[in-house]
Amino acid sequence: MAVAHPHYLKSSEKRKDIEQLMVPNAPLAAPIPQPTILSQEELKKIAAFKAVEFVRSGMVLGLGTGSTAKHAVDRIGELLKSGQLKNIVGIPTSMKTHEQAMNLGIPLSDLNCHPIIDMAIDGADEVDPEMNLVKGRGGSLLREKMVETASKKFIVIVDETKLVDYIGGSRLAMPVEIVPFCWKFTLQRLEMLFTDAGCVGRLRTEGERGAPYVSDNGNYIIDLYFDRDMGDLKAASDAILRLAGVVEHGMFIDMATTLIVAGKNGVTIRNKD
Ligand SMILES: O=C[C@H](O)[C@H](O)[C@H](O)COP(=O)(O)O
Repeated sequence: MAVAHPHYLKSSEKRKDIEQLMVPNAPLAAPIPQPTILSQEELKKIAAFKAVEFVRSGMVLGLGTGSTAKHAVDRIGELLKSGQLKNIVGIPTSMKTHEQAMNLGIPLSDLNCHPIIDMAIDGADEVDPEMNLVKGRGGSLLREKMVETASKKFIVIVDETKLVDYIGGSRLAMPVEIVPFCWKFTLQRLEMLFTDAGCVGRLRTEGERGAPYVSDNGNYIIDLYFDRDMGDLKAASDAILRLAGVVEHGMFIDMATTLIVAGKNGVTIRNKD
C-alpha cells in the first residue's frame, strides 16, 4: 500500500515562494505544484508517525532506539500529553531512550514487570527482502533484541535507504556485542567464521583517543564487514552465538511482523506472511 505525503506539500509550496522572491523580476504567477523532495530525516519521521497510528490506549510498548525510533517516542509522548492516548507503559531499549521517554512523561517499566509486550516500534540499519534486519549500529542491539523478542508485534520503521538485497549488503557494520575480556581473540574467532564471505572485524571505538565503545551493558562491540553474502543466516547466527565471549549479534532474523518504509514515492506497509 502506498500513501503520498500530503501534509508536506505546504512546506514545498513555501520553498517555491521563497525561490520566486530570490529571482529578480520574477513574474507574479501562481506557484506551479512541484514534486516534494523530502529529506532522509523527514522520511524517518513519516515512517515513525505511521507506526504510532497502530498504537492503542492501554498498550505495553517497546520503545526503540535511534534517530528513527526517536520520532516515534516523541509522537507517543505528544499523544499522551494531548490525551489522545492513555495508560501506555513504555519499555525502553536503551538508556538513551529511557531518558527521552522519561523527559516526555511516558510511564516506564521493564521486562521483569512486563515480560509480554503488546507492540514494539524500532528502526533498523538494514532490511532484506524477507524482513530480516541488521540492528545495533547505535549500540543498543542487546536490549533491543530482548525487548523485541518479547513483543507480540514488532513494527520496523525505516526510510528506503535501509533496504538491501541481503544482510550485510550495505557493506556497513553488522555489530556483535562481546565481553571485553580478550576482545582481540573473539574478534579473530568471529572473522574466521566468515572467511568465505570476506569478513573483516573492527572493535568499535569512540572519542579522539579511540577508546573502546562501551554498551549500556558494559560490553564492547565488534563491527563485522562482509564483502559477500554470508549465506544461511540462521547457521551464521548459531555459529556466532556458540562462540564463548559473544553476548549477542545484530541480526534480527524472522522477528519483524510489520515493515513500514518511507520513500520518495510514499509509504509502504508490509506485514509478515
Ligand atoms: O542500536 C541502534 C538501533 O539498532 C537502531 O534502531 C538502528 O541503528 C537504526 O538507527 P537509525 O534509525 O538512527 O538509523
